[in-house]
Amino acid sequence: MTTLKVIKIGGNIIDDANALGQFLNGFASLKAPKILVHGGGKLASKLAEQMRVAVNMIGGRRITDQATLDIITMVYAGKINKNIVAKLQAQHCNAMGFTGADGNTIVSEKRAVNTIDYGFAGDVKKVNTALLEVLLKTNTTPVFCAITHDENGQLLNTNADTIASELAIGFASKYKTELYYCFEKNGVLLDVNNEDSVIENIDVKTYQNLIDTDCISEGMLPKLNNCFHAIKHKVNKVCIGKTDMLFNTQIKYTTIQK
Ligand SMILES: Nc1ncnc2c1ncn2[C@@H]1O[C@H](COP(=O)(O)OP(=O)(O)O)[C@@H](O)[C@H]1O
Ligand SMILES: CC(=O)N[C@@H](CCC(=O)OP(=O)(O)O)C(=O)O
Repeated sequence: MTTLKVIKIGGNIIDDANALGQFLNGFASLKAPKILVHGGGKLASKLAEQMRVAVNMIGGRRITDQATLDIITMVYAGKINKNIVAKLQAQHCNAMGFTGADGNTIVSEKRAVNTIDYGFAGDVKKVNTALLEVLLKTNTTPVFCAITHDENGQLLNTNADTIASELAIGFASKYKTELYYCFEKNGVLLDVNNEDSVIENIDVKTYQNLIDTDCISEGMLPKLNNCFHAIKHKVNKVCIGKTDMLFNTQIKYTTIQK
């Protein structure tokens, strides 16, 4: 089976032009097939504040009203996605930008209102891989932003970590899929302020211990949930760390165990 790498980059890399440029050069040189997924939550929050649209996050998820949906569509599907695609083209990596609406690739449903109304936030229902497979076979690299659709004309904001895990799961029967979450730290840390405290292997039991001892918080909680969801659904390898983990086998990072 051919290996497919699904690589997710977060807001801290996107916000740093040098770091992003360096990463994209390395990414372009990775052997295809590969898919890039990007977030951009930080830039969306910055722009929302400039436009005097209130930013509301609960448990790492953005409350997405109509004004926020308009902003994230411009920021994620527009500015960030198209800049990344252009930079990859400059490195002779033939990239193509996607929301889940493009090619009907990722279908989601608006999150039901229980205690919290997340607004136009979508939970993934289905990943359609057929079109993407054609692209991958012709050496074209899909670049996904954090937007999906409901097949009724509604765009929905969907966490980029979830998009990455659902894509990796969607391809798991056709490729040996590897999922890499790249962020600004060396991996999941025992002490969030100590970069040398990388936990190199995490299984469900270790994860529960980390929660019980308050070692993980914020965005790391949903990120690890996405990791275990992927590893349970036949994704071959799931890793969390700095972008360097893709290019340098010597450095430490976190690997998720079944
Ligand atoms: N134990 C931990 N190890 C590493 N990061 C942690 C830990 N606990 C909480 N975090 C936080 O989780 C954040 C990563 O989640 P998130 O901001 O959603 O990532 P991304 O940049 O990929 O969107 C880190 O910036 C860090 O502050
Ligand atoms: C529903 C929801 O919370 N969506 C995220 C999508 C962007 C994202 O995930 O960006 P990072 O990976 O950079 O955090 C948001 O709007 O912040």
